[in-house]
Amino acid sequence: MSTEEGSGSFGHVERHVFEADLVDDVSPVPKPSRWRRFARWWRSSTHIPAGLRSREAAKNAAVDVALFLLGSPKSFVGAVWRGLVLAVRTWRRWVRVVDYREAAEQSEKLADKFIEIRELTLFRWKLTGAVALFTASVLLVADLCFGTVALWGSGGVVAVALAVTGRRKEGAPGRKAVLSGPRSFAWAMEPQVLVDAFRDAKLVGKDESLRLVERASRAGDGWAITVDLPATRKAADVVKNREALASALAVDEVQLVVERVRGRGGHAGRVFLWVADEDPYAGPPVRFPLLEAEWWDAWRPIPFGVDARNRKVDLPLVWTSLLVGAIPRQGKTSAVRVPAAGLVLDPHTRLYVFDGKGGKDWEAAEAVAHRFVCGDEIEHATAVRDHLAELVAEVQSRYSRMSKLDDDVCPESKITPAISRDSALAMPITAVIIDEVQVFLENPEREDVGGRKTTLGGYIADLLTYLARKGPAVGVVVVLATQRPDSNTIPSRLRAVLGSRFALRVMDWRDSNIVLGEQMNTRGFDASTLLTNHKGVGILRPDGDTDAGEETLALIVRTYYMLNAEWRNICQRGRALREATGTLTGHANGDDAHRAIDETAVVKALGAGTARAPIPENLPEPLASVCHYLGSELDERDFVPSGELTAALDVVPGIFAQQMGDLGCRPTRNRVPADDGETKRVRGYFTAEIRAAIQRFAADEIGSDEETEDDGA
Ligand SMILES: Nc1ncnc2c1ncn2[C@@H]1O[C@H](COP(=O)(O)OP(=O)(O)OP(=O)(O)O)[C@@H](O)[C@H]1O
Repeated sequence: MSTEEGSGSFGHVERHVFEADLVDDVSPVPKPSRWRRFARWWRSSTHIPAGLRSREAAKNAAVDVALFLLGSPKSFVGAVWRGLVLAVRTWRRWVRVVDYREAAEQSEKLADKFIEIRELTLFRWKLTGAVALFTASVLLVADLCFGTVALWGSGGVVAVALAVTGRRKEGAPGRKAVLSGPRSFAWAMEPQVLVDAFRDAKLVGKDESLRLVERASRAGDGWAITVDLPATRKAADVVKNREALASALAVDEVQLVVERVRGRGGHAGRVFLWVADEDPYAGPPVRFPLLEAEWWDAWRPIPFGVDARNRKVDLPLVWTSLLVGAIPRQGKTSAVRVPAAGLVLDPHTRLYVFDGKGGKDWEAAEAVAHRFVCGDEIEHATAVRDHLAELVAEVQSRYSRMSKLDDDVCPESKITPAISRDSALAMPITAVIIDEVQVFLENPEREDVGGRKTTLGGYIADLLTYLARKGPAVGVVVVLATQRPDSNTIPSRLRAVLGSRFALRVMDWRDSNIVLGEQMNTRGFDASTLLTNHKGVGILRPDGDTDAGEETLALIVRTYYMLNAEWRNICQRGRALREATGTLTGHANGDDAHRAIDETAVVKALGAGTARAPIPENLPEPLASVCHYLGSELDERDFVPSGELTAALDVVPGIFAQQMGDLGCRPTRNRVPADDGETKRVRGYFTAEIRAAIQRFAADEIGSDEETEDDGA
């Protein structure tokens, strides 16, 4: 539409130009005034100090001068004190003839020189007394002749002399503490401290410095500052090494927010820093802002939580899907309930709620859910499978119905807010929310899907993968939560299609990467470093395809919190809204009847994306354990370090290497990313070799070799 408008306006302009008369008495370009020329010269002249060339620079310079003047009395007193200590110490050494005494001691002639030294000491004491007397008399005379001004003047001169002596300089003499006192955060007013911290954290070189973009100022409950790094340095490295910088600044890393400044006004070397006065996540839970909302539009990004600076963080749900992972009791269910509440409060949204834990966390959602399953028995897993298969069929049907819609109703083959709310089209936003999804995904029950042997859990994974991949365009949103974010539980084919990720505290960096994505720990985002007492605090990696994910790679968010009673209240309100709109369907409306679906079509739909080479049964050890451990990653990863395999399988490295070698898999050295962001060379196996060994076994090559050898023996 905007393009058409644009071309219309171009036509309009052209007509006017053609109809106009040619005018050639072009008015002369006015000569800039004297003042303007002076201003231009002033701004570009290299003879004028940089601090005076623009208003902004002058402001910064004025603040610098003010800060210097404010801080200078303190620095002056400090320098005088250091000078005084130095002077007294030097005088003591002189009066006690320390250097002479030491030289005599070293040449073991102290006894010989004793009388000489004693005499010299006495003489120096006398000289000191004489000088003191003389100085006192001069001061007295000066006081009598010129008044106290003389005393003040001499005092001033002495103070300046002491300050010059005691000024801070590299390698200055003085007593050095063996262990100095604790470091404490103090950069807010002194940019030099920040520069030192960047140097200490090795984020800039010894001879490099920072450039100030925005002076340190109060922002919320902390200090904010924006700086430019030297030309060769990258802001991404500062984000990655946040912990080192926090240590150099002597603050806890949860208190330090480091962001790249991107887009307009930003570049790859511009960093925004914010240091909280105290732990920003220590306060009471933050109330969910939609507690009193009468309704909500699921198309709007849902208020998900707040960041360290207490700024609202929204999470778009339509067009994407969400994976939440954490160890138990970290706030996983509460985190999922937040987007769920937004979806509940939109009466045009259909909800599939499955809870693998079976507690009362999701009980209230029964009143609004179109499909509801709660429990971890086999009948619950089969119900989940049937409901998901029904939804896969629904997605297929939506695609075919959408292709028949007029272009003005459906301009791209994507759902629109109007389509989702049109009851005649029957394509509401449909959310599949599964808490403790591992319960269903790990179900080992044998399942035959269109002749392919798999497990019930494997089939559910395939159905979810299809829904997360194909569903978003037709209004299906998948939200999964798990307390076992390992590669066996959430297969990589499923993880790969889940757009948004939220990791609360997890056990180690591997689990964190499983939730947030490969190598996120090396980019400064590791959910295993979050604190246990920070409930509901996690790392959010928004979908890169959404507006929220374009600018930000990931950020730490504290989710909104609602009590059980408040959640129940929201569900009741959601039910009332659906009753009023006439959209209360399925389980909530007492209708659990299954819709007939074309199972072959579902199996066919899944087949395309999920077919994998079959793993033969009775594989020899340790190949079988390796296959079991890697699961679908056998197809998705290129290389697996030996250390990872021996740790996961709990085997002796030497024996493991020998057994793998016997099966035709030789370890190779390869570069892998390390925890510190660098790469390191480690021993391991290329998955292609492991797959080849499996295929050889499947083709009975290994077996027949053994037989031949046995025969030969
Ligand atoms: N956003 C939050 N702010 C403050 N506290 C929270 C927040 N989210 C959760 N909590 C606290 O953490 C506790 C555990 O939350 P929740 O039950 O959601 O965790 P979970 O990970 O789902 O646990 P489980 O693994 O047992 O299901 C809650 O009782 C609550 O006190």
